Amino acid sequence: MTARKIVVALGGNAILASDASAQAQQRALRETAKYLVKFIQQGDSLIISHGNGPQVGNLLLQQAAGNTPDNPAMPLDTAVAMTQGSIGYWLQNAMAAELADLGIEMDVATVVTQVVVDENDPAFDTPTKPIGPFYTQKEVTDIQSANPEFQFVEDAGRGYRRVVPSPRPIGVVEAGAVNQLVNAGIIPIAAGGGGVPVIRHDHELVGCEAVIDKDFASEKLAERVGADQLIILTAVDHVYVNFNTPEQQQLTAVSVDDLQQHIADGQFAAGSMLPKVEAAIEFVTHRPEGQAVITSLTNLGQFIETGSGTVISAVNVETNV
Ligand SMILES: Nc1ncnc2c1ncn2[C@@H]1O[C@H](COP(=O)(O)OP(=O)(O)O)[C@@H](O)[C@H]1O
Ligand SMILES: NC(=O)OP(=O)(O)O
Repeated sequence: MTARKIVVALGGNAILASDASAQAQQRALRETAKYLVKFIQQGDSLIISHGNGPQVGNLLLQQAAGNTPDNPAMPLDTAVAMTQGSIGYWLQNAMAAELADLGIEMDVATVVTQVVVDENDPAFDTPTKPIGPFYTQKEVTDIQSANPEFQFVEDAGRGYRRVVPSPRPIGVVEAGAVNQLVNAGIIPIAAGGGGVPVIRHDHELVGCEAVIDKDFASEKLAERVGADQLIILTAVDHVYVNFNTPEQQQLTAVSVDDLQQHIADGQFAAGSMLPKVEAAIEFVTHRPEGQAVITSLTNLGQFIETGSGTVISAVNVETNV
């Protein structure tokens, strides 16, 4: 079988569960790496991307706590770059250790990746991307009295989270470099945290206050490197219709047309499953010969062996719903 080029986007649970310490996140990523090396074992070329919502929010809090005129807090674009560095460092070490255990000699390298957004994107006026920890209503009131510009949303009954603008990615500045790395047999970690959000001003790239959705950024990267598959790993093995109801039914093989109908029927929650489904549709629309897959990290072995998971194709396929 010829080697496929696969972009894998890691969801939050692959990095941070409840313990936000560096050690706990490194342990989680070591577990994650055990699953990811399966692609290498079967001869695929891998590009890894990851989220940063909890980490970048926590970092902003640390920045604010230590903010002095001599040692000022860093802006959001720089904080995103910092999380690309820290998570990339943990992940490249975890992958290297797992590969070494298997006797596979391969380099893993993190690329600080800038993702271009449109400065006129209406998303700048309406923050939607949750970052950092969960708060109670009382905590939100206290935070907003000191920071009236901060906005919060209630997140699926779990509490309130700060939200920041999340414009759509339109280009990945380092896509060519990432492609050269993967073509040279190196495993790149790229577009972490959705990429550092930048706006093009003539010949300059200027960072902006935003956190790009990592599923959309991973899609754009997958498109630009000509990937065969975009695999979005999250906490569920499949995408479901009638999710969390007695009528819940998993989607296995599904076409763009059918998914569009499920979106129109309101089947996917905004801010969680909807962006993943939209990213999957965008990928196979741009690369009709490619496939997008949404499944869980723990189902990855099953997916590789039997194809179990939600597999999205541009063409009409036999659907189970
Ligand atoms: N129709 C649906 N099918 C499956 N999962 C859904 C659906 N609607 C909402 N979800 C929820 O979306 C979650 C994935 O979104 P999220 O937790 O934001 O992803 P990430 O893994 O990138 O952090 C799933 O774990 C599930 O709880
Ligand atoms: N940037 C981003 O989408 O991060 P999360 O997936 O962690 O929310």
